[in-house]
Amino acid sequence: MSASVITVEIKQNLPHKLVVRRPESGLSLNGNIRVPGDKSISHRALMLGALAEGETRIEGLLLGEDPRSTASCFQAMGAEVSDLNTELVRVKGIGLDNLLEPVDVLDAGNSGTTLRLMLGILSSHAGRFFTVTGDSSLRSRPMSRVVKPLEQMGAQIWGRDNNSKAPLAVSGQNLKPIHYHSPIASAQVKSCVLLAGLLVEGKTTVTEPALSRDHSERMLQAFGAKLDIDPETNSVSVNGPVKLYGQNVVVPGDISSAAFWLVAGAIVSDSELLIENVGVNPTRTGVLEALEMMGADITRENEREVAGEPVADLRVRSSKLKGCTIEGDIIPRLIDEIPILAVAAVFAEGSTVIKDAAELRVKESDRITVMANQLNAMGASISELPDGMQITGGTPLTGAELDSFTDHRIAMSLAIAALNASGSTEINRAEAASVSYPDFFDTLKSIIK
Ligand SMILES: O=C(O)C1=C[C@@H](OP(=O)(O)O)[C@@H](O)[C@H](O)C1
Ligand SMILES: C=C(OP(=O)(O)O)C(=O)O
Repeated sequence: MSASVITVEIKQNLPHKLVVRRPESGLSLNGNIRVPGDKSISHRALMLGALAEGETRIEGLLLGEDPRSTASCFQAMGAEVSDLNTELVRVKGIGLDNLLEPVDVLDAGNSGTTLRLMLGILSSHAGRFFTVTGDSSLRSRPMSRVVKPLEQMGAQIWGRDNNSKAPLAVSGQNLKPIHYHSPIASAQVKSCVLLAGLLVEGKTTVTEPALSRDHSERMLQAFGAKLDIDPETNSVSVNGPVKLYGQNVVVPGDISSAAFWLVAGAIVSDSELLIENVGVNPTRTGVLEALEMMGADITRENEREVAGEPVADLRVRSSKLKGCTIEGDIIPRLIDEIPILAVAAVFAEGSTVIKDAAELRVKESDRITVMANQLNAMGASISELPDGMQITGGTPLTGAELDSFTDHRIAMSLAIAALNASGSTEINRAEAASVSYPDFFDTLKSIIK
């Protein structure tokens, strides 16, 4: 049945239109799925591999567009990265402070993580000049959140809108250590400052208002950096200068990608999915807690630790969901999963409120406005809040013509909503999914029964 339910219409090359036609008899989802490698960990493995001495071997690297952008930026500065399309990717590091001045503009594509983390690295490479840019979405996203602390360290960065928007120019400097109290819980800000601190003489500290994902801390320590971590105050310090040594990295499956299948398996009737090898680092499992609050039937199986990150298989079965409130410190632990959680809420009984998530307005798209408008076009009842959404669940959805707004998480979230909408749904610019999940539509086809 799957071939007739999901079709991707390819007009010349791009954009692609995804068409989901739900049969009148309904559909169910069944099967075992492996999600691609974690995007955050993939970026960090490539970056630390490039800055380390010796070789780093990466198993399970995400082959999405975002990590490809990171790889090409660091290749342009002298790191040797083997063919990304093989099972084991090798990075021949050049050692800290050895990055070459690139002869052209570094292009971070659609990837905020690439640009923000790289700005910390480039700012601390004294005597070299760099220019960085990205696609139209990334050029509209705020960089002041990293430019400000870097300027406090002595960085020289220039760009539009008071040095806050790419394209940006960076003149590498000998930086000084700071204690930065970040106003937002952001792993990109935290990681940027810590990476800038690697070459700095003395102690560079970041304190954040709530704990954000800690992959940088884990991987920096695995590569040989000594960090002081104070969980009481959400503070991390690096004592520079440090040396990094190449490591073997095993990248677990991305829980942010698994989230689409967790919600799909819960909302589509008569379904059961086993999602294998998913990273369940506690700084990333907010989505499991939120779905549990909503009554989803999800179990963790085969829990284990792989190369310093906790991993499990996740089994989900169709469940009757109920609305809940998602707010406060859990938000940074599920920030990228809010679009798909909004889909879960649309099919839940009662009201769901998502608050404290204004960050969603400055992601690849304004994810609050876009999700509210797109799901409402299918008949959902969502009102925008300045920092979230109020969703009244339980109204049946009808297929409609939708758009991803070139945002990968929106494209995939709408495809899952379409599985439970009557009739036919068209999602324009669906190819955006390849930023973090190139095989998403093939996997979707394979589990429709
Ligand atoms: O550090 C990272 O790898 C990421 C941090 C988060 O962004 P913020 O740091 O802006 O919250 C997240 O939304 C992004 O997808 C990846
Ligand atoms: C926000 C995201 O990524 P980035 O900030 O790296 O573009 C994301 O993947 O949802």
